[in-house]
This record gives sequence, structure tokens and C-alpha cells, in this order.
Amino acid sequence: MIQATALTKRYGTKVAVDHAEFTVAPGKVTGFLGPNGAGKSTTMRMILGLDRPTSGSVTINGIPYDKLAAPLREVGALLDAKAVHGGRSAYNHLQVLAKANGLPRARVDTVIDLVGLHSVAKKRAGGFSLGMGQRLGIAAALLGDPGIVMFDEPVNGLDPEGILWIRNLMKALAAEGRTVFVSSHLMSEMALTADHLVVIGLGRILADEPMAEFIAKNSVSYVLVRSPQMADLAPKLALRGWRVEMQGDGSAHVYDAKPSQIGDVAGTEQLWLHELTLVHSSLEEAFMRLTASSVEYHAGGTAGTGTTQDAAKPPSSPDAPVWGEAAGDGRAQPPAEPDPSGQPPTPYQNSERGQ
Ligand SMILES: Nc1ncnc2c1ncn2[C@@H]1O[C@H](COP(=O)(O)OP(=O)(O)OP(=O)(O)O)[C@@H](O)[C@H]1O
Repeated sequence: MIQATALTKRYGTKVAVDHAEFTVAPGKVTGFLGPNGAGKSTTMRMILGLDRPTSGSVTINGIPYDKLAAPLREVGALLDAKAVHGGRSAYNHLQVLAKANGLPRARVDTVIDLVGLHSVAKKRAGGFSLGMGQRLGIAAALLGDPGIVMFDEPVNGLDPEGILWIRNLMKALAAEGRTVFVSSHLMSEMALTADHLVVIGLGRILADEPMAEFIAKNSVSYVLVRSPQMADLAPKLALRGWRVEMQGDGSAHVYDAKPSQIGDVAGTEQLWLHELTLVHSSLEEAFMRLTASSVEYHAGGTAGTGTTQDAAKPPSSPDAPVWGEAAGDGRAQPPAEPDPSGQPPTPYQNSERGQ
């Protein structure tokens, strides 16, 4: 188990990690998710004793890393796959590591087989592809048969086969009861791998919860509605208690309603519908919303100042007029979609057929 308590790291005036509190439990894959510069690597370095916290603490099974009697037997990490002596063979590299850490020589063969490097184990590691280098780094991390493994962005630059391999390996390690902590800036990758999520933004922990809870809390769906009579339709939908957000192109996003319910209202009111589409926002969007105010550098601008509560709102333009209770009254009226014929359409007619 890894436990961070008020963990803080400052570089001069820069706060890289800000009072982070989280626990990484055994038997599952915990994803450590955050945009670039969020503080993931700094946190991982502090867990491994490579960086000293400015304040707060982080422990491995209750003990700070530098106090562990046999660190490689407790925690294995892949931080930088290129940190290998390029002139040595993979086999020699692992042997040197095993010897230096008092680990049995037989572990070298075991981990080489485990990561599938058997056929190239005697070749110079300097000539390895990125994927082979990652496998060697993982072999080194597993050399001490540790109960805790940490991977910093392990799938970066890997081909689909390599990504799948690492994903399955992490799941298998967790299934053996190990603590698996893996960082990524890709929500889509984490959604496929992690059971639990710790989300960090600008050094602060924004979420620490099971993946299923994160998905339930953050996946937003709405119905995209297009109608040439939106000015009439929107208030009718809002009257049902559904949140109706007008979009710049005259369409509306309707929350809390099913397409069939919206269709029924339009039918009852004899109003035309041109589109009813159920839209699910992706987890990637949920993650972007959650961290939107904590991205260090935005393309074409600086970081926003919003709160994480803002991030929980459904995706929409901040200026979008909203119909319904939440909007209050006196908001802008939704524009009607222009009718090319200039005539009000007759309900239930199919405009495509020009009737
Ligand atoms: N040695 C250092 N000196 C000064 N600032 C640093 C140092 N290391 C990291 N930082 C800063 O601390 C912040 C967190 O960096 P960190 O590398 O931990 O983020 P990260 O989430 O791992 O990002 P990435 O996904 O880009 O690797 C960034 O603003 C970074 O510029």
C-alpha cells in the first residue's frame, strides 16, 4: 500500500505537488491521471525517495522509501525506460541489478521470460526498440518480486500490441494481489486498465475514487434536438423539468430526458422535429472538464481560474441560453430555425418529401 499525507513539493515558487492525500491499495490497478505538468512524475519520484517532499510524507507499507530494508523487494518502478546501460545486454543489465540488490540470480531468467525478451536477452540493450526497452524496464521493476509496482506513462510511444501487453500485465499483477500504480495523461487508456482513479491537476488531487464511480459521476448524456420550431418547442420541454441548453446553431441539448419523451412532447404539441440524437460524452471529455481549470498551459492561452465544481457541469458553451428551472427567467429566447419556404411547417408532414 502507498499512502500520501499532505504531500507537498515546491521548486522555488513553483508548487508541483500541493498537499496531496491518497492511498493506493493492493489487488487493483490504480490509475494516476493528470494533464501534462500536473505533478504525476514528481509524486512518483517522491514515493521512490528520488525527490524529498517539501512537507508532508509518503510511505510504502507504512515506511518511507529510504527506510525500507530491501527496497527492490517491496516496490518496483518503471520511471524512465531509457535508463539502461546501452552497452550491456538485457541479461547482464538485470544480473548487475540482481547482484547489487542481493536478489537470487534465478529471478533474472524468470523476469526475462515473463516480459518475453528471451530471444534478445543476450543482445545489447542499446539497440532495443522502445517497446523492448519498456519490457526490459518492467523486467527490472519485477526483479525483486515486489508487492508494489509503479509505472510512469508506460504506454507512451508503444504500438498497439505493446500497449495491450502492458495493459494485460498490469491487470495480471493486480490479480495476484499486488499494488499497481500507473500514471497516464490519457483517460481513454485508464478507462481500459484501471479499477481505481486518482486524478491530479496543478499538483492538487481532484478525484480519488473507483473507476465505476468516476464514470457514473462524470459521464453526461443529452439529447441533441433540432427543430425549425425550436422557439415553441424549447419552453414546452423546459416545462417538463428538463434542462434545455440552446446552441449557437439553433439546436438544443436537452438533459434528463429520453429521445422518445422529447418526441412525444413534440408530437403532442404538433411541432416539427428534424433531429433527435442521444449523445454520450466520452470519459475523455469528463477528464478534460475535471482538469480544465488545472491545465498548466492551454493552447493559445493561460490556465483558467474556474473551480473543480465548474468542471462537473455538462459540456456547453458558457454563454448558451438555458431553459428550465436552473436557468432562472428572463434569459435569451431560443432562435427558431429558419424555414426556407417562409411558411410555417405543418406538423407530422415530412419536409424531406416536400409535402
Ligand atoms: N526539477 C524541477 N525543477 C523545477 N520545476 C519542476 C521540476 N520538476 C518538475 N517541475 C515542475 O513541476 C510541475 C509538475 O511536473 P511533473 O513532471 O511532476 O508533472 P507530470 O504530471 O509528470 O507531467 P508530464 O505528464 O508532462 O510528465 C511542472 O510544472 C514542472 O514544470
